[in-house]
Amino acid sequence: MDTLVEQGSPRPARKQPRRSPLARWLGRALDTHISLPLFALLLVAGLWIATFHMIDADERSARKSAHDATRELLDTYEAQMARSLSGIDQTLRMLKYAVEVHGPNEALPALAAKGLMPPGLVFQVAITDDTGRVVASNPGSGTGNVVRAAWFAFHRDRDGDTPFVSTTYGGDEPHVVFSRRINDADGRFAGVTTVAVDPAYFTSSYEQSRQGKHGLLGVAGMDTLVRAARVGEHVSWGQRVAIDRHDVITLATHLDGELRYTSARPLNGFPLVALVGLSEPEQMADYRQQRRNWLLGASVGTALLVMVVTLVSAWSWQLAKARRRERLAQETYAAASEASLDAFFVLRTVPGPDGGVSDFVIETINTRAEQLTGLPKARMEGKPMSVMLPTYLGTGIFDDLSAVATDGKAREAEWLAHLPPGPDRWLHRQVVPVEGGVVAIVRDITERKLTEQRIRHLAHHDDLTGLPNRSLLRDRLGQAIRDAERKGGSVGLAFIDLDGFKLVNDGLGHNAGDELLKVVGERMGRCLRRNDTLARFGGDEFVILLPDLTGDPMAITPLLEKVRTAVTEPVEVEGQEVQVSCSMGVVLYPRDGEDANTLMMNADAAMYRAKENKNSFQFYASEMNASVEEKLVLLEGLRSALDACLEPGCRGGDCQFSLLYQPKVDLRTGRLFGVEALIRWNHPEHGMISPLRFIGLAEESGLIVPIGEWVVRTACAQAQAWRAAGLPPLTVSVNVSARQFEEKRLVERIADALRDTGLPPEALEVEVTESSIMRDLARSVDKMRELEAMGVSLSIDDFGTGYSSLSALKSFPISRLKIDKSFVSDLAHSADDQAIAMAVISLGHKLNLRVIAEGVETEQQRDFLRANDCDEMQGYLFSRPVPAARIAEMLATTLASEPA
Ligand SMILES: Nc1nc2c(ncn2[C@@H]2O[C@H](COP(=O)(O)O[C@H]3[C@@H](O)[C@H](n4cnc5c(=O)[nH]c(N)nc54)O[C@@H]3COP(=O)(O)O)[C@@H](O)[C@H]2O)c(=O)[nH]1
Repeated sequence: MDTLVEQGSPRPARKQPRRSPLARWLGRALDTHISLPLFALLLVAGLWIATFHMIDADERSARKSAHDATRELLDTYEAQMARSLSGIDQTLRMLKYAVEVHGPNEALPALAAKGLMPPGLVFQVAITDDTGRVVASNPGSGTGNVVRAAWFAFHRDRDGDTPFVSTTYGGDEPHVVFSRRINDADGRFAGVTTVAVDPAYFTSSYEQSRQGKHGLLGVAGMDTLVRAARVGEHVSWGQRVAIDRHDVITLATHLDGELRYTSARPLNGFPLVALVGLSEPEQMADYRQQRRNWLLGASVGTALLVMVVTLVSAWSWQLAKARRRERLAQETYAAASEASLDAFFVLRTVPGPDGGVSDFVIETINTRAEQLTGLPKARMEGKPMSVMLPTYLGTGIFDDLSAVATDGKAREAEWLAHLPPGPDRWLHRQVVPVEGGVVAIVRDITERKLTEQRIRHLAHHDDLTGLPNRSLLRDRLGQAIRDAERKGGSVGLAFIDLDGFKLVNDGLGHNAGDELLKVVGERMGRCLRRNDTLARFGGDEFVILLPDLTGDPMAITPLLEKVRTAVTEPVEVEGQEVQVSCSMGVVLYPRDGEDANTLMMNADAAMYRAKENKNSFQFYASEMNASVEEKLVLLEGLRSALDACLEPGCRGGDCQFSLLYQPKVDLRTGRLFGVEALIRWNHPEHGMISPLRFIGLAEESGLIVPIGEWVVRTACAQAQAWRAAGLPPLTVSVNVSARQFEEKRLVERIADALRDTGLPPEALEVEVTESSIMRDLARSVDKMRELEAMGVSLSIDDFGTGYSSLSALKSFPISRLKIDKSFVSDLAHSADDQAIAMAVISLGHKLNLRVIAEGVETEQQRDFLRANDCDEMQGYLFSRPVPAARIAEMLATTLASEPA
């Protein structure tokens, strides 16, 4: 992938055909977790249908068996009863015959003699005469009268051969009486023969093995009263049973509420019915057990099936879910990878003979990968990487892919890829392990890299010049020191401050200043070696770092000289040619310091020393730091001097500040018309200190504002004192420095001073330099207008040294231009200075301003100025700055010489 050589036009991504909803539904229905429960449901339904069918069949069979058994029991019981009743009837007939043959009293003995007497234990036989008296019985205890017995009345009142069966009666010895009528020879009623039978006799054939514990065997009369009935071991009688139909098997709950298959059949010869019953629960018990078995079997089968199906379905569902997730993931991956700005390479591992990875087969790629490689997807899929992207084998990429495939740990890296014929691109790859291979996600990070580079560059370079900034210089200085320490070499460091830059910046505006800085930066850069560093430190400060100095470190002097010269070359900015120079402070490692901070501090100190001479360079010397300290001491002294002067009760003697006044004279008349107030500082230890030494410091520290106010007040007071002394009126001018001029309350302070001293505003003039005005032109003009409105006049000091916009000059509310003494000093010899002086005079006059020349020391200078129509002059030629008393003398002299 390092060199993706083959070209091909990028193709749009192929879309996977989407299945219709019906096809998806059908497909889903075929899933095991859906089809299996459906199938199982059918199976369960079949199982239960079969089970109920079997149960139904069993029930029918069981009921039929019960019916058959009931019928069979009835047949058997009827036969038994027929035999029993036949025996009873035979006994009755035999007794009747014996009575008719032997008479009632001899009948029984005659039968006994013949051995025909029935066993007394079973049958109790008795013979009753026509009055109801029992005449004979066996066993013989039977006596008494039965005239009230139902059977006696039945036979007495009814002629015929119909036998009678009584209800069952008798407490401890219950019995049923069978009877027949006895007629005498004439056919009249002669009595009754009876056979009393224990009711248990009729149910003795009850077999528990056949009829169960709740079967029924019984005999009832046609009158519906039970003569004998046995259920299990219990024999009873006397109940009523309603038997509607005979020989029909019904389910009934006779006698005891037990549900039985019941059937009844009339018995021949007697008004009796044989009654049999088989307990329904007992008859159906096997069936019911079987039914339970069936149900249990079906339930167990169902439960097992449900369990199996649930497990299989759950498993299948999970499987389907996993497959669906996988499919969704694949679809998502496909969609995401197609929409992605990253290139995706899905690679299958080709194992090598040694168990390692010998190659990768490209399973699939996305559109972005097509674009990146320039190879169509169709051509790449299924092909080995060694064939499609052969150059990747020679790079670390293959090892990276192999490592991920082997140890399963994702890796990422960035690399610069050659993608001919396009430009090289920065790519980022993330390789993640997947089943059977790896996926490489490749992102084009060229833009990000460039942005990072840009940000890094911005963080370490100056916006304007593109040069390294303070932070990068510090890094490089540190590195240079470490290298020099290791190699025993030395390092040079030069702090550079442009001289005169402020004038350009303030005068021509910031754009011009910026342009100047760029040009100067380029020029300085051209003087350096490749591994030297030129940094911009801010403002008009630059630093040159010269690492790897070998031999005599002072050999850098020619290079510094070259830089200095390059800076002083004129530069054209904003259509004007300007010229600046530079002051350089130079230090050497290790001589002037062993760490970056010390070196930079000392270079700064050296630069300040160089600044005193301007346009020069200065190697650091240890005493320079002393001058910094000296500066601090001076500042402290300045502060206390000011405090003393501002003390309310301060008289001249306590105040270290004083004012000298330099006269200004009219060039034509020679008349003294004004003075310039100039401050002096009489230091208690250092004596008289020039304003050149402390005004700059006061500016830097801000002390110039209160000092300036003191000057204005003192000058105004002095001018008013001269007036009060009756001396000719003159104007007093005060210098207002840049910081003072910018101060918001300047106008207010001046107004206060005028009011407090009583000096008319017209007697005060404020001198401002061009550069002070140009710092903020609009505000300056406003401020000047306010002063003008008050009546205070304004003059531009040092005119010609700055870069005031000539077009702006005409809008300044000023009354005077002051030609700087630098142009005056060489007036006699320099044609340039002459030209400048003449130009300033001409310009001033065109703007209706008066022009004054300062620093006039010689008569030639005065003559030239006078010849060229300059209005006024100031300088040593006429007078040095002098104390106020001297001015008073001058004024007094003037007054005296003037005609009265
Ligand atoms: N903001 C304030 N600045 C002030 C004040 N007092 C002085 N200054 C400024 O300090 C600079 C030095 O001033 P000084 O040493 O007083 O020098 C002045 C003159 O003495 C000098 N001068 C005058 N005539 C001649 C001359 O013929 N030859 C010559 N070599 N020098 C001469 O020039 C200085 C006045 O210059 P300028 O102000 O441009 O008119 C100086 O810049 C002062 O402005 C103060 O109170 N406030």
